[in-house]
This record gives sequence, structure tokens and C-alpha cells, in this order.
Amino acid sequence: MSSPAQQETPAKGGSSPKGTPLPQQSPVKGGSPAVPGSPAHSPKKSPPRSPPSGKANTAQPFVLQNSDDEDYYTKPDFIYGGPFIAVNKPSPFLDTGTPINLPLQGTFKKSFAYYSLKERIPVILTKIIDYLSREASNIKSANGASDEDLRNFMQSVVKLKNDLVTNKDYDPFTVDTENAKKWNMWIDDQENKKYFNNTWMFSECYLYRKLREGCELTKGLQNFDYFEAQKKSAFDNNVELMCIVADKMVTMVNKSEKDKRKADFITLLKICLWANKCDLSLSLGSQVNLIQAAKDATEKLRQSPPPPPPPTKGKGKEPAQQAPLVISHDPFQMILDLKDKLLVDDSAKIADQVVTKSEAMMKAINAVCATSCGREEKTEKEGKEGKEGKEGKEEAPKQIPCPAKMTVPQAVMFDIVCDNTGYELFADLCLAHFLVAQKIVQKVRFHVKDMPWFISDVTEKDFRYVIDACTNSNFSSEASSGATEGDTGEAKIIKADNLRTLGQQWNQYLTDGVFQVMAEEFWTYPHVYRDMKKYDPNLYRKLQYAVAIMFKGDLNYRKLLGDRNWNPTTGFEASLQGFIPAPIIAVRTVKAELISGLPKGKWDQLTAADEKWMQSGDYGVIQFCAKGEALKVSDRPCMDYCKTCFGVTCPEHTDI
Ligand SMILES: O=P(O)(O)OC[C@@]1(O)O[C@H](CO)[C@@H](O)[C@@H]1O
Repeated sequence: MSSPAQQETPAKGGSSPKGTPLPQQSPVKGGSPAVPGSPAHSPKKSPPRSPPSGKANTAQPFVLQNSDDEDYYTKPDFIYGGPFIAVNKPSPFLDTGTPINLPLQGTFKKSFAYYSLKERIPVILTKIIDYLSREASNIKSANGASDEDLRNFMQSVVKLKNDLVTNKDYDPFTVDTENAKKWNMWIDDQENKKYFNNTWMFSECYLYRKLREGCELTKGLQNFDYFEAQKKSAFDNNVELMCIVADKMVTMVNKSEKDKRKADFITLLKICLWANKCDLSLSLGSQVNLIQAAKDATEKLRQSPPPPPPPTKGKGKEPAQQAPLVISHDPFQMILDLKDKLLVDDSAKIADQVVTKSEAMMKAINAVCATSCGREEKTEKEGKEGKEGKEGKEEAPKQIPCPAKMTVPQAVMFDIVCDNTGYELFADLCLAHFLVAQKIVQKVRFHVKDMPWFISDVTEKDFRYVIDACTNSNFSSEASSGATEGDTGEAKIIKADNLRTLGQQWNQYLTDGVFQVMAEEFWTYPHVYRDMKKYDPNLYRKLQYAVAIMFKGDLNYRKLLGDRNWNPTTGFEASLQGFIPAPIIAVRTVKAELISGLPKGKWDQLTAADEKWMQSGDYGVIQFCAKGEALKVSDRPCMDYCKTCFGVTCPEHTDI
């Protein structure tokens, strides 16, 4: 076993475990970091960290099972034949939050990363084990799996949980796939191979990838999605919200004048934002029901109402309004209610600049088309002449230029890097539909996961499920209290008529290629986005063709920011560390301890009021980096270059 003393303590080194030089280290947010060996560092055990406020703590106790656990570092050494001498080995565990500018990591005991690895993920794994034993016969019959398949998968989850809670080294992958080989290479490259000692991102992604391997190693569970049942319930729980949004969509997709179009664009961005509260990973797989959450919050507010606002002084001033005592679950009302929780709001900028850029792109495409269409006409003419002369001459195939050489896209495209399925995906689809219907873009590409990921992330199958479930919904119910009510005061009936119409339209868009679903491997790699160019240059190139890329949710945000605890006032653009294939939009409720682009003093103010505000998902940001790398002829051709295209046309990458 490698000596823990040899492991670099990140707070000391001033560089990330991957060796990336970091800016000068400043003090830890909420307290100065205790460095092992320093007087401030106490080897004493600190009281266990409580879970984020409002979340049920169903976690099991952290069982210390062998010398790989964190207490190992403070146990006395036994010297054979000599006296017992207590030697305090320098521990990589620090009793602090994540120091500024360091990666999020399980070694910082006051961080959400530590709490997640220690409490949250073991609970998620335990729930899978429970589900497998409870639903064994259904799972077997649905998948054509054997007892042995199920037993093997279950054992792999038990082992994974044990390895995690005892902070073992990562196990290499044994399944014989190219993807597993890559993972093994990346594991070899890690300086720290233990769950808590490496970056949170690597460990957490490894856990979800390893879960998948448990199924890949069986015969009958190859396509089994252990989170599917939870994802389906999540959809059902929020159909009422979808019906409310669908009803408003009717006016949003009609041709409208400029100002209304901009206002609707902004509204839909905000609907997309607050839909990101519906994430099953933060809730440890428990259903997130926004209607119930609104009812609970209303009840809480009624029990302890906020003090009335002080009277406003001065002539002609409006009297201050008492805050409403009802928290609505109507998604449109929610936007107003949560106004103060939206910490950075670039939505107006986004609405303006996406439209402007789309118009410019459309012009460029038309200009290219004018030239190539001219050529096509000629070809047609030549073809006719040819036909007259040579009978049966075949028509030339559509020429798709080499993506590495193309500097103008084939269509005006908006990309959405999806996060959660269910209501959140529904909201993303609404925004996409709006952009297409208003002719702002011609096509929307949805990037989804190629395996079950962070419980509720969208896979291709989930994508189809949501659209079909909308198309076939026959929801009809009295509006829950707090939702839109009729003018007459009568209870309003919420129906799925417009939801079904949306579902049908989305199916059509899929058939026509206006909506495209892409499940690239990269999204389930452990790499942060600044490294995309290195690990997947093809995907980077594809993204470059977008008019803008919207990254949804917290995990995408963590990857955008390199999973590093930036000084919160660092500019959003700087925190992207050069990853700007196209203009970047980040739409995220805050569920991890990192953020950039905050106004001065805001972080301190929020932390003084609630030190766990970054773990709750109650706050949000809509951020924009308008730049985007210029699309030049690539100095690094497509990785499939010349395989089938011979440098002329591209039959491979039709998704560009
Ligand atoms: O990406 P999402 O769905 O918004 O959030 C994913 C999430 O719940 O998972 C991570 C921990 O497992 C957290 O960073 C984050 O809160």
C-alpha cells in the first residue's frame, strides 16, 4: 500500500493533482485551511458533518473497516520489538472546506464533495441493492436475465460501495471494450487512485461508470437501466407542471413581434433553469415533486411568516409590499417568486445575441449555398445533358464537406447539453421548439448520456420516453392549490390537450431531423470540458458549428469550471479556462460548492445567512460567454479523416 505520507496535500502544493499550475492560493472560504503538521491542524476527529438542510439523512454510518480509511492516518504505529510509539502520520484529510482555487475533492472534510462520497453516494448504491432484491423477478423477466446475472450485478454494487466507504484504490475495468481500456489508461494516469484522495469529479464519474460495468459483465442485463423506474415516476409526478407550460406554449410558438419574442425567450430560459431543481441525484433518488415542495414551503411560511417590511419614507413612494404567503408551483409564477434567488441573470443578453448571431449565420449559410446551389444547378444541367447522351447515369450523392475544412455550418443550430430527464427535459424541449418555431434556428441538437448517469440524467431511451409520454398523456385534474385559477374563482381543470400536441410536434421534428439526439461517449468521461479538445477533438469540432451551446445543470457546470473552487468573483469567461467552442450558456441551480461571476460581497452575504446555500439547489444562475472560438480550417483534421471521405466529402459526420 502506498504511504499516505507520500501523497501530496493539495492545500500545500498549490497545484492540482493533475499538475495544472494554479493561481496564488488564497484563504479557504469560511475559514483558513489547516495544513497537516501545522499548529492549526488538529488530528482529532471532528464531529460528523450534517446533511444539507431540508434533506432527509437516510445515510448509513461510515463504517471504518481497514487501514485504508481516514482514521488510519492518525493511528499509532506498532514497532515490532519496541515500545508503542504514537506517530501521527500526515493525513491528506483536512478539517476545512475546499480552499479557493483547488479542485473539489473528498479530502476536504467540510466540503460537499466529502459529504457526498461519505454519505450520499453510499446511500444511492444501497438503494440500488435494495431495488435489485425487491424487484428481482420483474427485472429478470423484463430483461431476460438469469438469477446469476442479477446476483453478479448485485455483488458488484456491494463491492463498489465497500471499496468507496473504505477509500480503496480504484479497481481497473475488466470488461473487454474500447471504452473500458480508455478508463484503465486514465486510472493509470492518476496520481491519487483512492476515492477520497482524487478529484471528486473523477471518483464520482468512475463510480457511475463502474456501476454500468456491473451490467456489461452479465449476459442478460446489458441494456438494464437501474434508474429507469425512478425516472419514469419523476415524469409522472410533474405532468401537471408540463400541462401548465404546454398551455402557454400555444401563444409562444405563434409568429410574434420582436419584444414579445424576446420576453418569451427569456421566460423559457428561466423555466429551463428552475426545472433543474428536479434532479434525483441530490435527493438521493427520492422523488422531487415541485408541487409538493411548493405546498410544503407555503405551509412553512404560514407557520412562521416573515416580519412586515418597514414603512417606506418619502413623498410619493409606494408602500412596501408584504411578501406573499403562498409559494406557487406554477412555473411562470415561480420565475417571479424566485427572482432574488437568480444570482446571475444573463438571459436578456442571451436572447439578443443568439438572435443576432443566428441572423449572421443564416446569411453566411445562404451565401455558401448560393455558390454551391449554382454548382448543383450546373450539375443538374450536366446531368440532363448526360442523361440525354448516356442513358442511366447515376445522380451524384449530396456533397457534405469535410467537417475539418468547413467554416460555415450546414444549418443554424442550437445545442443543448442535457441534464435531467422528466420535467427538466420537457422544459428544454419547449425552449428548442420555441427557437425553431420562431425561426431563430433551423435545428436543435440534444446531447444526452450513453449510459445511466447521476440517477436522472437523460439517455436516448429516456428522451424518446418523455416525448412519447407527452404524446400519450391523458392527464386531467383540478389544479393543485397555488396554481393558475380561473377568474371566477372556480377550481381550474388542467388538461393535457396541448401537451399531446407538443409531443406530436416533437416526434415530427425528430423524424425531420430538426431535433437531433446525440449520445457521444465524452459526456460520460471523467474529464472536465477544458480537456475536450484533447480527448474528443471531433466532438469539439461539432460543437463549434452551434450558434450557442446551452449547458444544463450542476454537473455540466462543474465540468465547465473544471470542478474547481474559483474565487466567486472570477469572471465566468475566465473560469471556462479556454473552453469556448461556441458561445456558452450555463443554466444551473447551485448544488455544488463552486461558482464564478458573482458580484462582490454576494457570496459572503449568502454564506453568512446559510453556510450550506450552495448544496440546496435553491439558487440559480443563467450565465453567458458570448465569444466562441473562430471557426477556421482545422490544423487537426477530423479523426476519421480519409477513412471514407478521401478528403473530399464526409459520409460519416452527418450531425454537423
Ligand atoms: O447536474 P445536476 O443534475 O444539476 O446535479 C447533479 C448533482 O446533484 O450531482 C452532484 C453530486 O452527485 C452535485 O454536484 C449535483 O448537485
